[in-house]
Amino acid sequence: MPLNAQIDAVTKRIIERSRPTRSAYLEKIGQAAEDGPVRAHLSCGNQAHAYAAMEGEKARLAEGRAPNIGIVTAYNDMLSAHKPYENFPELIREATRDSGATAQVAGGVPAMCDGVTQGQPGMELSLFSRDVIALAAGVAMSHNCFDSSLYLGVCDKIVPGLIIAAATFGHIPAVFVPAGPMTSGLPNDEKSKVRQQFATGEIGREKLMEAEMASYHGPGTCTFYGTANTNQMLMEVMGLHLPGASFVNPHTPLRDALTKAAAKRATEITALGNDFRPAGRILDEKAYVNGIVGLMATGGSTNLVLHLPAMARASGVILDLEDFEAISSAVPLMAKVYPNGMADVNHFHAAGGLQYMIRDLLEQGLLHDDVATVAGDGLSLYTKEPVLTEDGISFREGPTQTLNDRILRSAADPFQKSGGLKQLAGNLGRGVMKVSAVAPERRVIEAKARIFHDQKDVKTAFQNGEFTEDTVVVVRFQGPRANGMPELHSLTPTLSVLQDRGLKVALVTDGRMSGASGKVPACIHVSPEAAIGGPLSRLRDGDLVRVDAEAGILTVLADDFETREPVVADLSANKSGIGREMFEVFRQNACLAADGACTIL
Ligand SMILES: O=C(O)[C@H](O)[C@@H](O)[C@H](O)[C@H](O)COP(=O)(O)O
Ligand code: SF4
Repeated sequence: MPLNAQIDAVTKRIIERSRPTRSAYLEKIGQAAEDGPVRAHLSCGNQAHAYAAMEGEKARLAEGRAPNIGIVTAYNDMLSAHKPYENFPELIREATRDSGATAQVAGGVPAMCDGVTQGQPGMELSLFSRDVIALAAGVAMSHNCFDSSLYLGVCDKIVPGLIIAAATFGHIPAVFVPAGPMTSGLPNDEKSKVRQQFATGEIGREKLMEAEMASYHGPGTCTFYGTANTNQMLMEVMGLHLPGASFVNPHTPLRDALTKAAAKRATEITALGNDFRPAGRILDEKAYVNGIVGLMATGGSTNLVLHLPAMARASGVILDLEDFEAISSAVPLMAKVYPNGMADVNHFHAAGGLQYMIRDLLEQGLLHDDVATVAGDGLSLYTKEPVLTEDGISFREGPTQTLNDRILRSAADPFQKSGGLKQLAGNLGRGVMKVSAVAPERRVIEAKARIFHDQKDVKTAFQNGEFTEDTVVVVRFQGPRANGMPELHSLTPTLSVLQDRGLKVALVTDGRMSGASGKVPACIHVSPEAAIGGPLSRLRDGDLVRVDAEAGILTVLADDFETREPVVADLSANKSGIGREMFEVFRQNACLAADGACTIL
């Protein structure tokens, strides 16, 4: 089927908007690639330092003819999703050695688990950690000894930060290596019900802990379709994973074979061979359009509306919220994975997963097929799935039909005619809402506002029984300039209880939510933020606010609103403790949430 007219128009608009920055970027990486294999420029001293401890690989490294692969790893014991990376460098070295090449861990990057910091002060460093990850990966790659690179990262800000680095070093190839999802434990919706029972005092902490530990029970990515698993979808739709690599569980033969195959692939696509695939050429306008199509088709995390503009800018591609809106209106919702449904990401994979989704979207003309990927030319390569063979993996045709239409459907017979994300705008600014997880009857709310400056105060008001009528809960001064734009996901159980009691509630904030946040209508990333005098700073308790996700309207119905003085909040408590004292430069330099809340580009 020909390319969908709306997708074609948005792509052309992005290419036009990005022309100056994209051409300057291509010029930069073209020059860097022309300078030839990087190790040739290093002095003998530089090289000796780089190879000194590489027992068994020194001769091959010093000879300078075999590709040397730089590994950037986000391994740590804190993220269940990153724990499997502990032994990946060993597997990778084995594979590169077998391919006549070498591999070195160029450096590590930090990775924050948003599940550990959710609702805690550490969450105020979460968004900025994306840029710290990009900077740390830049330090690793600045050793400049590499002909290709492997990026080991899965979770929320880690893949976005690594993409910013891979694009910055876009003159060399980059293959992203996933670790795979945790096997299914206590279903996510049962976990959420237990949390609501705890919030109302029906059960104690012991029962809650039991449920949490049964849900988050082993190595691998948490199984809800949050930011981490949305990242995995993106890496496949944008052609930076091997096909079908995203959702194979860790510590399985196929997982290990895929890791080794990724390493082998990284050695095959360097400038030293005849299939050169630099990252900067893959990360182009069509790759980002394909990424946003995948985001809408799967009802992915709202955090990617923040991250994608920052990621794209690193390779000279300029995205705007209107691009997300336009693509959302053209791309139907094909998947129902928690919080959009009951299934988890393992069930999604078993129902046909990304290979079926990509095939179907290509057939419907909703994805660009004419793209470069690490696997080769053409996104149709990603309709294939890996199978284990004697000496590694081979690829066979993936599913041509969904295997469970309660989880995954054709775009021709979708769960929802448009995508999972909606932009809202009005005299309170611009925000986004993930409507795929909100019941249609809850997408328009007009009610009095209750204003808060801290998510804890919302919970206290709830415990004191203060919510007795329909309410628009406004939590402001949560933007990047205020306190680092934390996720306010720990409000979900409280607001869900109010909703289940029959009240119409909505959250409006210049902060953000987790990709795992769901059924409560939340208009988030409201920009410009209150801390720089944005309209939310002029709201008062009792104002009538309309949150209309059908018409895309966010507005306050108050005649004197435009002439009010903005409220200035005391943010001194957010300036220190748990490392926040080191992040003032990030708070000072963050750009608008609508542009990705970035501090380094
Ligand atoms: O954007 C996301 O997907 C979230 O940040 C996710 O990574 C985070 O860990 C959630 O907070 C986990 O959900 P719970 O907090 O409900 O366990
Ligand atoms: S998905 Fe979230 S909670 Fe799970 S490991 Fe990743 S960051 Fe942590």
